[in-house]
Amino acid sequence: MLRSCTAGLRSIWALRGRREGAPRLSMDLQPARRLFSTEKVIHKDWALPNPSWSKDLKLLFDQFMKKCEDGSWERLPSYKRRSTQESEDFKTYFLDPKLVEEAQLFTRGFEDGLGFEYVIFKNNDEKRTVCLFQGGPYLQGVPGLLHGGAMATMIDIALGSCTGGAVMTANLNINFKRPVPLCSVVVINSQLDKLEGRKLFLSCNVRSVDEKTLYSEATGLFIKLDPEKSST
Ligand SMILES: CC/C=C\C/C=C\C/C=C\CCCCCCCC(=O)SCCNC(=O)CCNC(=O)[C@H](O)C(C)(C)COP(=O)(O)OP(=O)(O)OC[C@H]1O[C@@H](n2cnc3c(N)ncnc32)[C@H](O)[C@@H]1OP(=O)(O)O
Repeated sequence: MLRSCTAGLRSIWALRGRREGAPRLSMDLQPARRLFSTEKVIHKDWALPNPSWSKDLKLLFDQFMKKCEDGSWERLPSYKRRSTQESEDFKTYFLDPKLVEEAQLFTRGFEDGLGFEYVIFKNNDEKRTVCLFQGGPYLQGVPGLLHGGAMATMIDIALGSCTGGAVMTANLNINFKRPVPLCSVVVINSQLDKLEGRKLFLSCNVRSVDEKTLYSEATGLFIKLDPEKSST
């Protein structure tokens, strides 16, 4: 598995014409401004196949796209940045508003294949989502395995995708049952269990593509933001 992952990486880097895979990190936001200033990049939908997607991920993606044809399922698009309206909905006030303009969803901050590759499908009638997730080599924890924090992040996003609207995670409870091999594909099935005023109770499980391995189970409590309160 890891060998194919490394081979995939080599081809990604070769395509880019460089072997230094690590994106340059800097506190100076000017380079980021230049990198992401074009409309095309800002509005690119990242929840679509790219060359780093494994056969498993592409196959599952195609199966779910078929399910979308009768309207029972929809693919949720995914952008690096929240729209101005969404930021307003979240009523977050930052010291530097310019930083908000440049900030991006951290799961979309890696180059193709290196970090979080995922797509979420939603069934509105059944109040559930399915997230197909391939964790890349920069998400390593124990050698060869996906970092638990990366899994927790994806669980948070998968559960959040069942809520809709402006919510925040109040509680996340995860049981890690089996380690996830790096670069493998997992399926996160999430559902809304109960709605109680502003409180949304959700749960999910994380399984292998063949459903034989149960990697994790989790529950989450999300709170609908009160428009009268500031979240900071
Ligand atoms: C989120 C996803 C959204 C959309 C998904 C759509 C597409 C998916 C694709 C991409 C989306 C990207 C998603 C990114 C996901 C990121 C999510 C986060 O990381 S959020 C950051 C981590 N969370 C926080 O920082 C939250 C910090 N806490 C707070 O800000 C506040 O505590 C709160 C949660 C906003 C609640 O504060 P409020 O003042 O509004 O409510 P309260 O009156 O305190 O509580 C209301 C109600 O809820 C109960 N409660 C609150 N917290 C807990 C808790 N930890 N455990 C149990 N119960 C709790 C509280 O007791 C009240 O209950 P009641 O009295 O019965 O009404």
